[in-house]
Amino acid sequence: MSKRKTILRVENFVKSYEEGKLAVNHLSFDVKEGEVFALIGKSGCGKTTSLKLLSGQLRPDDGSAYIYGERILGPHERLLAGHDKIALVEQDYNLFNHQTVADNIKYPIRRSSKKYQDYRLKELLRICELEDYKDTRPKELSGGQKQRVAIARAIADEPPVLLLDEPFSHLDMAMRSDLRRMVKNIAIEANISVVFVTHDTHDALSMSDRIGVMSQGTILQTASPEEIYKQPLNAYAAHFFPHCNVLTSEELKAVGVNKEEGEYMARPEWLGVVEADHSDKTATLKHIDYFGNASYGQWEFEQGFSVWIHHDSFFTIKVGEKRNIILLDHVDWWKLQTK
Ligand SMILES: Nc1ncnc2c1ncn2[C@@H]1O[C@H](COP(=O)(O)OP(=O)(O)OP(=O)(O)O)[C@@H](O)[C@H]1O
Repeated sequence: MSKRKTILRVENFVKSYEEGKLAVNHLSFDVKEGEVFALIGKSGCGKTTSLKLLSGQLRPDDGSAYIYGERILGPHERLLAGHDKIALVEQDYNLFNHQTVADNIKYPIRRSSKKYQDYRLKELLRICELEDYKDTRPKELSGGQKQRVAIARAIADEPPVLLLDEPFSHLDMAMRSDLRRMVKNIAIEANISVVFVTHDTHDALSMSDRIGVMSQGTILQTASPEEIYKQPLNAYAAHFFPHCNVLTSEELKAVGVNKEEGEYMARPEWLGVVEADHSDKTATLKHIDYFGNASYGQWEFEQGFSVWIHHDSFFTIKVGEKRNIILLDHVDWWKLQTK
């Protein structure tokens, strides 16, 4: 990935809607050719505003973005809002309901030759798996199918960058998984760089080449999904993934794990349970989050704090039972930054 050319560069974007309150606060990142880049962060951290700045819909108070080294103009500098090299798919799709899927998709290329329009439509219907819905109107489509049409329309004119705002938030699990695969495929097959914002960590982990963790309008950490999962910068980044364990060095010491002073993280599958022998590490199962193929048990130590542990589908221990907790050999508690 690192050898690929940088397509999009954001330098110190700043934006406030109200005086003294920054929605985007010195945001910088770059995106490479064909890369899928996720911006994750809590509600209100500035994800949508960042996409609107990038797409040229909003004017930054400061900072600039560049595509192929060319500065992206704000709405005050151009006649039409938006940018022809960057396509944005917003949360509500914005499809033309009175037109067919084919007409919706062809809209951005309506001034091109008929031959190109026909060729491109065929290609987009294939990539976005919409061949059976070409003559259907959007109101007769499911949420996932509408999202496919919105994406097909957005990339009709072959923009090098596609921005997606919470692309799968309205969709059920099965549809999400199909669409993730489709978006990844678009990036690879059409060599389009995709920037998407989400608060769903599964979307971010499974689709992206890199993730930027946003907080209060800026990126705290940019890294591969694996690094963000295993080596998050701080407790905020660590807690994006559910059932995360963050303990202080004092808490760890109380159960026999000696670490220098600080805060440490372990994912639930880094810990395990063994038969209780009344040692320091004895804990009681307080709660189970059941997911069918796995479950997460909340184990409370006698010292008054608890950890989440991942269990496989053959797990049979019942709430209220006691066991010993172990740290699995191949991993260690990860030290988090506290400042
Ligand atoms: N049009 C607006 N006018 C005033 N404040 C706004 C406007 N749009 C967003 N904000 C504020 O700017 C901040 C960032 O909002 P933004 O929508 O970019 O966050 P977000 O991370 O996309 O949130 P969500 O995940 O809930 O969509 C928030 O404090 C929000 O209240």
